[in-house]
Amino acid sequence: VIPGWFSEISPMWPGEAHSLKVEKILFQGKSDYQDVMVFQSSTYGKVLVLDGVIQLTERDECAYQEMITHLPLCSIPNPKKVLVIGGGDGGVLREVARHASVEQVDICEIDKMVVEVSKEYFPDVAVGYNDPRVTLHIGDGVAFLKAVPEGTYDAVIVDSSDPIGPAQELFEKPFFQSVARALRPGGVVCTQAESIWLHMHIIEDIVANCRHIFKGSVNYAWTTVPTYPSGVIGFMLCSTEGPDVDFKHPVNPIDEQDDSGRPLKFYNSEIHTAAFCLPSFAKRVIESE
Ligand SMILES: NCCCCCc1nc2ccccc2[nH]1
Repeated sequence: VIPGWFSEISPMWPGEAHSLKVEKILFQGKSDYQDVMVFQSSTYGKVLVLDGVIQLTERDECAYQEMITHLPLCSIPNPKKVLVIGGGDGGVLREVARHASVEQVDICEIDKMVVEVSKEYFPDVAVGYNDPRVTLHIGDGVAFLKAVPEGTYDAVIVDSSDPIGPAQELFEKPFFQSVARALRPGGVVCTQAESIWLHMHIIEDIVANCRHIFKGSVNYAWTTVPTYPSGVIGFMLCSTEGPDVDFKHPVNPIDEQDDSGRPLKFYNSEIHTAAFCLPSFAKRVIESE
């Protein structure tokens, strides 16, 4: 351990570790589910860490939050009811709020400490909670979905951590089945889907499960996030049987600014389409029938 540095050591990326220079540790705690830490880095702004894994940094959280939100919501004409599973930092809520058609946003986050810590240390991320359309549920997303009436949502966004820890069951078949049931015909889901450089086997399993369960379209998109090991992270985009969804060509453009005049920092319709272009090693695995 180098004094003054945080190294992100995890079995999710054996043999490598992104390190960030620490100016000051701002919070350290242990919730019912995981260790929670916030530190001020020298060059990435503030950093949120759960069980030793970086969830977001102020420097590039915009890339992840904007892509995981607008890839699904800009792919359907008129999203009204949106469910967020995970996403306790509030960043996805901030991005969903840009869509004027949205009338109701439910968020189900298992760890209350993540919400409180984000509101305290990442106010520009947690600003999403201020939107009157948002209802926060603290609890397990699996249980929440079981209680949801069939066909309730136009879109579900699964902003989870990784399959090691509290989010493990959000990568398993039963969960995907409960998401499909909660979506209307032609509804869409977007999930955090790891890195094509590090996790092709996990992605292979997720794609196989999704092809089984979602009878509309199933696509994988990816984006650059310098904070994350391998510098990229991806998303599974699936739609249920019903009105066609062409994820690669957004039908619902988002205007540049939100009500408080905050412009999009990363997402645009060209980046949307480009996100689905895959390198050959990934295309072979993901697009093979
Ligand atoms: N909402 C949290 C996003 C994911 C945080 C944890 C994490 N960090 C990653 C780095 C590379 C690939 C997948 C990753 N997953």
